[in-house]
Amino acid sequence: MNATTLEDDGWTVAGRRFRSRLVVGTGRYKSLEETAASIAASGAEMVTVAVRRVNLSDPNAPMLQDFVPPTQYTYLPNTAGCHTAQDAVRTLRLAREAGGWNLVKLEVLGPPPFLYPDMAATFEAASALLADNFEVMVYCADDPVAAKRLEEMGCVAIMPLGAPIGSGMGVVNPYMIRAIKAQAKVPVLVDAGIGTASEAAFAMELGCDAVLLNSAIAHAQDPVRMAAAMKHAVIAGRHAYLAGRMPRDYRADPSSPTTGTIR
Ligand SMILES: CC(=O)[C@@H](O)[C@H](O)COP(=O)(O)O
Repeated sequence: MNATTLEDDGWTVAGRRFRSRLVVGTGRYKSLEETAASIAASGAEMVTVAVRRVNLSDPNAPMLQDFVPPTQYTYLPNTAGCHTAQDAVRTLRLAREAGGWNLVKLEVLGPPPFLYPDMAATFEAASALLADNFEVMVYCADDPVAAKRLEEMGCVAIMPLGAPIGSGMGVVNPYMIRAIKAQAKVPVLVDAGIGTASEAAFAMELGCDAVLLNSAIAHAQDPVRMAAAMKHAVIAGRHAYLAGRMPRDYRADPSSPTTGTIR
């Protein structure tokens, strides 16, 4: 492997190519200045935006676009806060009217305290959005059967949760994330639940194409520094995955050769 190969390791979703394998959210920050500084430090090229919670259209209030320019970042509108298929579909249609965004993140949430993906409603919304020519990156349960079905319907990326949104619990079901990735022909992103850099690296070591996270950066004591940590963690995890880890063995294997030892 040479330096060129190391750098040329992008991924593609819906025909769009990205070098960074980190996708970040834009919510939960103390200010739009902090949002912008953290996103810049993360190296992310795609940012996801909660259409219902972020000002994307009122020019009289501070607008995200002034701090995180859509000319520099790919905006991925999402349906955070939607608990029915109808709400989610309506929200993304409004986003497309407001900003022309066709590549979207669908999430339909179940009730608190887990806000787990409501998969029946997710299928219903995905079906309506795909019929309406949206390109759908879909937040879903860590369920290989559901994930495959969403891909077969035409979703352009599958995004199983690592753990409940904002929980910071990390990847709680790595075996099923690996299973989802093993069968997928579209990108797989761990979305939600990442709490710190080692967990983002772990998601990448499982073979995921990218990681989507928000709270781990926005709720860190120093969001800009955590954003930089996430950038490097995702790169490290990707390289570790490609390099192939050594086999595990509970027995020792001395690292110094014993042949030629002077006795
Ligand atoms: C930003 C987003 O799209 C959400 O799915 C969620 O906020 C991500 O989860 P975490 O905040 O747990 O990273």
